[in-house]
Amino acid sequence: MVCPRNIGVAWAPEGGDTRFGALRLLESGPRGLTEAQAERRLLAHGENVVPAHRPVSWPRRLARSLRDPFTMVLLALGVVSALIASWGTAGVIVLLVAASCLLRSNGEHRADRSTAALRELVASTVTVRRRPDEEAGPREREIPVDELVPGDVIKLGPGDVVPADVRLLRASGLTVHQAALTGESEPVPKQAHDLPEGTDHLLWQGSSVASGTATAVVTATGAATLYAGAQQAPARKPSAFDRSVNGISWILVRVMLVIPPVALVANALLHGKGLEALPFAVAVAVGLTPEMLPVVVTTALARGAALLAGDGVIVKRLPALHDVGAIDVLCVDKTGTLTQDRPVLSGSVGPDGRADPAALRWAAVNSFWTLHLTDPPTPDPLDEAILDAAPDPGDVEGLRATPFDPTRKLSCALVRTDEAAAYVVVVKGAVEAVLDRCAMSEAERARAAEVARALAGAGARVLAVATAESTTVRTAERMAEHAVSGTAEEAVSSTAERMLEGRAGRAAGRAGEGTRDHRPDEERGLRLVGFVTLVDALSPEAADALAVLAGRGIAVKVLTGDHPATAARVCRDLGLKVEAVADAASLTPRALERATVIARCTPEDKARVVTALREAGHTVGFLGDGSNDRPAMRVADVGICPRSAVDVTREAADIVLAAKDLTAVDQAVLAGRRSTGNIITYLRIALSSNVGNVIAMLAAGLAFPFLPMLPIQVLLQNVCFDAAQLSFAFDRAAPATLRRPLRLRPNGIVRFIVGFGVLNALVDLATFAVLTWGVRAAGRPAFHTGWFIENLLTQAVVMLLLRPTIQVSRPLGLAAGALAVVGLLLPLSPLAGVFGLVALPAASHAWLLLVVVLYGGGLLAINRRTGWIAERS
Ligand SMILES: Nc1ncnc2c1ncn2[C@@H]1O[C@H](COP(=O)(O)OP(=O)(O)OP(=O)(O)O)[C@@H](O)[C@H]1O
Ligand SMILES: [Mg+2]
Repeated sequence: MVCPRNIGVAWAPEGGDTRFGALRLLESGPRGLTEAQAERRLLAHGENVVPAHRPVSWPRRLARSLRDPFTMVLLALGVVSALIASWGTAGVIVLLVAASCLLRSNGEHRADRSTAALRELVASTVTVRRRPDEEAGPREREIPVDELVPGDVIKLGPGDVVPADVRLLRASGLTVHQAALTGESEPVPKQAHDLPEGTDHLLWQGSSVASGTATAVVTATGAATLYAGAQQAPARKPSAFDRSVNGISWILVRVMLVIPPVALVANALLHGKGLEALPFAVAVAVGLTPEMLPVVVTTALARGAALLAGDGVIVKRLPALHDVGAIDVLCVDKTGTLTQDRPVLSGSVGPDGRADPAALRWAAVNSFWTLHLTDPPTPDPLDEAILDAAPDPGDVEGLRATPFDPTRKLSCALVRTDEAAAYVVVVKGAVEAVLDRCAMSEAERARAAEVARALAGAGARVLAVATAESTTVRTAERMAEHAVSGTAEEAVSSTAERMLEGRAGRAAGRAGEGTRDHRPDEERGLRLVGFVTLVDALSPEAADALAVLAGRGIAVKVLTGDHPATAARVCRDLGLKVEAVADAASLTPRALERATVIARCTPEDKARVVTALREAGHTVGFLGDGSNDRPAMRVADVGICPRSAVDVTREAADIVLAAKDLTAVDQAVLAGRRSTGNIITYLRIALSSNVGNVIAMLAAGLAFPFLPMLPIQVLLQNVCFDAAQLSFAFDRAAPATLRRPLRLRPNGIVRFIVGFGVLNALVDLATFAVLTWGVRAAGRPAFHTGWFIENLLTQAVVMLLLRPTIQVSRPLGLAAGALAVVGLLLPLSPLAGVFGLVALPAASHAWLLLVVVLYGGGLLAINRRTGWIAERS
């Protein structure tokens, strides 16, 4: 089979319908490929996967972890050590770098692999038309996107991501987002016309359907698509979490860079020492580095994500777990989140509010023909509910239809009836959208709106139904166009033009052209037939889940396209305190702060609300599942959707739930707060003790004519701390941590580090006093050993006590215990000599223990008095 790259662009028509031409060239047909053909083509063309989406290889991942700022500084320090032939120091540094890089890339690899496996679960599928064999008729079925081959005939609907390059065969009301590919920010209309202009008839892999439906034939797949790889994983700006971690890292890197020169100069000035102090200065700088920071962060987040995966909640981007723990406002849609999304018809009334079957009859005509003529991959639940309840609409034949579009909020069908006026435009949609297009006086409009409000106030969804009739198909087509794209004013303003046309038509009729007489009064917009109401039962878990979220310090706001009265009633029934109901159109920042329900939202309104809330300083989560939720999903701090959401929404989301269920959101919030809590505890403890040690070492280095610790000892203690601190990734979170939104704030952490770092340094200096007084006789090695032991013991103490809870998880308890044991036993072991350690007299141990106990007691007292250790960061 010939399959020129992007056949649709390359190929010029040579007579006949170009759509069939395209099908013929692709050796396919309107009924699709046979399964056997598809299988052969899959072998020939390969899977439909864009190369840029392939996983990262091991060596590349390792190389990437070397690019981390800490690693770079460590390596630089290693090079300096090697230059001065301080091989021990250089060796330890290389060991540290290797260990942290290996642990990190291994952690990231595992995290990626598990998220990739989970992502498979939510991978996109596409509806394809294929035949079991040559004789059999076509069947439509869902297949994974990567099994698509050139020549496949596929169906697309609102919210679908275009899975390959395609040529349209049929389209209704189709508009497409292709911003990522061509930069056009507005959705672009597309048509399936024969002899199309430009690229009207082509869709490219990676674009997405904004509205309408289509059938299309695949022209290129995988790496052969026009924009293969161009729109890689959408370049998101670094999240708040990444920025916080980077902020803290860079502060430390700067401090690390100034320590060695400062230490050298001070030593030279005070003690007249030269380069021989360099190994010590380097060791001190290394002592400040939290080498394990990336490892602990990745592990803590990956562990949270793995636990959530057990409950069917998939975190697509690890930092999103922190973000979901930080949200203080959760915006949700109404349908399916608060209600069950199983609407059932409850009534049909005329414009005056009295029962009247006409509204239902015309609504059913609209539903039937929009479903049939636009053939969406999944039918709209409202349309299905209407058809379930409606009587047979009689002899009506559909000609054209425009499916529902969440921006215009209506659907439109053009039908032919047996009645006098042969052609009828049938419109149904949101009350305000339809009333806007009806020909009525302001008083009538207000009365009708009032009727609708009363119906909505009972909690029902209300759809308005309107028609316009014509005797000529051309006029009817124009009316349908106006009904869909224009407003009442437009319809009226073009009346004059069409009256002229009518006259022309009459003239033509007289000339025997066959056009029937034209009545201008048909064209003044639509005539309101009435309203249909549908009830959608409340979701049974929603009420409890809302209460739980409120208890966690999360304000829930409902952003819906529906009528304000319906939404307000649903919220009240669920026990959500409705502070104010705002209309998306009339939003001021104050109204936004107070509103619980924001109704009549278009997709762009939802995004605007989320952006405004973020600008007001909130961390905003957004839960939704429709294509109308995508814009908001993309601007929220965390986008959340159920697995059943449409492609574009699932693609934009950070967290995918097994079902649309607020309880699962709560689980994600808790997991996020746990992981963040552990990361904060790690940062606070690791950094404050590092800072404390560095201050103490620099001070001692200046106060004493000899080094307070040998460089090798500084490095050894650093390795011990690093190993022990890995346990923070597995710590238990304090109950207080789970009560409020929790986020990583660099300022809070830096304040904590400085405060407790200084305290730690003071304790070290007290130890010096004890040591100079108590162990001086035993000489420098004893002094070094004393301080080494004290450092390991105080590190064990702070690991246990500098946390927001006194309860200790097993890994942490073991790690702290191990540190203490190493501190006490290493100087007694055969290895002692290697590190320049010696056995201390029993009395010195007693003194050291006294200092440690006093320190621990002090920490407990501070915590009780000020609660400073609580994770309020
Ligand atoms: N198939 C349909 N045909 C005609 N009108 C519809 C159809 N579906 C929805 N509408 C109308 O358009 C309005 C907006 O719909 P949209 O899908 O944007 O929001 P929603 O589903 O009501 O709310 P949410 O965002 O909470 O899910 C609906 O309230 C309804 O009045
Ligand atoms: Mg919806």
